[in-house]
Amino acid sequence: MTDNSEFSVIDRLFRPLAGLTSEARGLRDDVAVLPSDNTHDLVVTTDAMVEGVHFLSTDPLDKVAQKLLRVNLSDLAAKGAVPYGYQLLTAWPHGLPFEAKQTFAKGLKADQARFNVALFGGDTVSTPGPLMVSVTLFGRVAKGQTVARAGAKAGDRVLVSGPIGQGYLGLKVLQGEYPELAAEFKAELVDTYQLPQPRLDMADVVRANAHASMDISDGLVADTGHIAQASRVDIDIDLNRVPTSRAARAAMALGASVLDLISGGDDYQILCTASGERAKALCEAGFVDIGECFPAKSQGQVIVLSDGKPVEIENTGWVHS
Ligand SMILES: Nc1ncnc2c1ncn2[C@@H]1O[C@H](COP(=O)(O)OP(=O)(O)OP(=O)(O)O)[C@@H](O)[C@H]1O
Ligand SMILES: Cc1ncc(C[n+]2csc(CCOP(=O)(O)O)c2C)c(N)n1
Ligand SMILES: [Mg+2]
Ligand SMILES: [Mg+2]
Ligand SMILES: [Mg+2]
Repeated sequence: MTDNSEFSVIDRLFRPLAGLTSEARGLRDDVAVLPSDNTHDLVVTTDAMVEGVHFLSTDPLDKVAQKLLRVNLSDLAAKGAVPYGYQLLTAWPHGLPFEAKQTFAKGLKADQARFNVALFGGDTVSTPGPLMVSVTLFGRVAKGQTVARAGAKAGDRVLVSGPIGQGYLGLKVLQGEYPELAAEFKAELVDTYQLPQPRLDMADVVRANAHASMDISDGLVADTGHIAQASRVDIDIDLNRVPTSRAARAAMALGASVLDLISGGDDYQILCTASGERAKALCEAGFVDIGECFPAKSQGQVIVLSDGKPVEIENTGWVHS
């Protein structure tokens, strides 16, 4: 049967439509890069969220709006870009009260101020289905400086900007798992799921030092695979070096699997590669070294090692079908 999943459809049906335009980056990056003025490029990213798929129907709508902006800001942060403004699409379920929409707008207002972006336009429709919202976010980068997924080189270190598995565990807590977990840990994990922090604080250091970079949305292993494939390198990740929080370690003591953490997604940390002194500079800024790039034997393979031995990974990350 023809593979009907997200990446196959993008590759087979949409990639040919992008052609060889340098703007599209082969539809294998987090953003499109458009020439802007003499000094800067415009970078553009779109991410949508669907009730029941990206957030829970019980999540408050101001937080849903904030998460929507933040998952898009996360893509810009990984590219070393400065956010500029956004367009908004809302598909409201029939009969959704004005007050609910007002709560959604309140969330946008708070994060517009927090992240210094303005609303430039959008579209409003209604739907017989669940709530769907989408943002197209614009950012600016000094000309030619947008960090690609495709720049990793054999010999590069692989680095991550913070703890993995927080968002995944937050969703599990909201779904009633790990009831024995301490309240402060539950709150921390739920907060990361509902309100991820885009790593804009790392944008400059990434732009200055990384060969390749992206944000982790689908899962650490899957997204490492996206860098490996785009860059034509193989990557080893050392499971023992993957950073986790105290809250995540407490959840693991209650049965959560580290393999679920590294494939669960919803991390919105930055994953990047760099060599030598530049990898050191990234570590000094707070990145953690978790692996290494090798010349590609089998295009874009990721191997997860624990105590030097390969671990079998059945599910590497989230895929829409
Ligand atoms: N329907 C589509 N039409 C055209 N291009 C698409 C479509 N869906 C995805 N893409 C492109 O595919 C590439 C990868 O998109 P993807 O959504 O996987 O990246 P991401 O936003 O970094 O990840 P995530 O959606 O998990 O946050 C991007 O270049 C994106 O523009
Ligand atoms: C209710 C609920 N169930 C599951 C998940 C997990 N999830 C959904 S989409 C996705 C990848 C990123 O999205 P995309 O690739 O569409 O940008 C992840 C990790 C969630 N967030 N909420
Ligand atoms: Mg991304
Ligand atoms: Mg996307
Ligand atoms: Mg994204």
